[in-house]
Amino acid sequence: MSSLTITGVTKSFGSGASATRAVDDVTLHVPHGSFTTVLGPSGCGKTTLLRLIAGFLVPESGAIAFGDTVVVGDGVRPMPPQTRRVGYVPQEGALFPHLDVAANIAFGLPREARGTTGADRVAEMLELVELPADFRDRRPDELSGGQQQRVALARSLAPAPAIVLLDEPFSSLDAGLRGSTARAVRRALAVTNTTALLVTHDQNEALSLADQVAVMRAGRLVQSAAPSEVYLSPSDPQVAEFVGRAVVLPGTATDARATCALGEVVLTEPATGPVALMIRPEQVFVDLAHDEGVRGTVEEVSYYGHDCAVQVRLDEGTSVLARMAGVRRPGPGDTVHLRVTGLVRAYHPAGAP
Ligand SMILES: Nc1ncnc2c1ncn2[C@@H]1O[C@H](COP(=O)(O)OP(=O)(O)OP(=O)(O)O)[C@@H](O)[C@H]1O
Repeated sequence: MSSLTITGVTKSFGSGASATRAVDDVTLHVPHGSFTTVLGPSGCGKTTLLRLIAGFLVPESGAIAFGDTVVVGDGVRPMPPQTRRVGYVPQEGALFPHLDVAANIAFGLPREARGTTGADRVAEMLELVELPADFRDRRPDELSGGQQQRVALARSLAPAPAIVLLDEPFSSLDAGLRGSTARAVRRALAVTNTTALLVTHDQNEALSLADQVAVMRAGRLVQSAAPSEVYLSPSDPQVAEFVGRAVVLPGTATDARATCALGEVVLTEPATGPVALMIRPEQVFVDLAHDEGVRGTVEEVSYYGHDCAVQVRLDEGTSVLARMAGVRRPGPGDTVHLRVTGLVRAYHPAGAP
């Protein structure tokens, strides 16, 4: 097992005016034994990045290293995929339908290791991905989608790969199965201390599973940081709106504070002059009992059980989204008072210092 270091990697498809720069000067480090999720909208280059790491594609510039070994880069002949020791788990359909679970898991093992050692390894891998030992004799069509994805992970981990790449492995599963399968996969990767990169366009998945979230947009890596940093201090308002709901309001900053339609807020970092303020809806406190804060009228309430989203039109005209526990909630037409809790991230307008 090893760390993964991607330095200035670029890959285009096509040529001339119709060329697409699918991955554009991406630099990213994934520490040994850690888990990074690559988050971005459809077509931003996530799968292309995985394919470059696996060796199915070769970059036109930049370098990729596993630990100290450069697998592709300037003056280095690209190491072929089969010798990179990469495990790959695709969206679905990774398993051979005519082979049983044991044969699927043992498939990637060296031929000489497929006998008794192979049987031990299969048993070990089934336990690792939290599946019963007697599943070994089942065929893939006798398993649920979530179980199939666990077997796919078991197969990718059996040969003890340097790095595991997962390309939207839970996207074909329904919501309940998705969460439990994702957590089981995460546990298996942690137990084996495997360096892993998972591609997703699901914000919740990216934030809840990862040590590090790498956000991509139009081929570029726009931020890579711990999940809480990406959520609470996104690199720009577009990232803010991509990794969750955000209220973005114009404001005026003076050092550690700023004023906006929601009153005075405290900033994560000092700023001066006109700014865009990024406030998470759960930071907007909805006061039903007192008249402290900025007054507004509830326009719409969406109830989700564990919490609810409340759209409020402030008296001065701005519409703001708040998120609160669903136990005691206002109704449309009610007068409420809003105030902001916690720190707020300020962005200077494009072009401003
Ligand atoms: N083999 C190819 N030939 C030409 N263009 C390609 C090829 N593979 C990908 N692209 C283009 O490169 C860009 C990035 O594609 P990629 O599949 O990496 O995106 P993605 O973020 O994984 O998308 P999705 O979430 O929809 O799978 C897209 O514009 C896509 O059309």
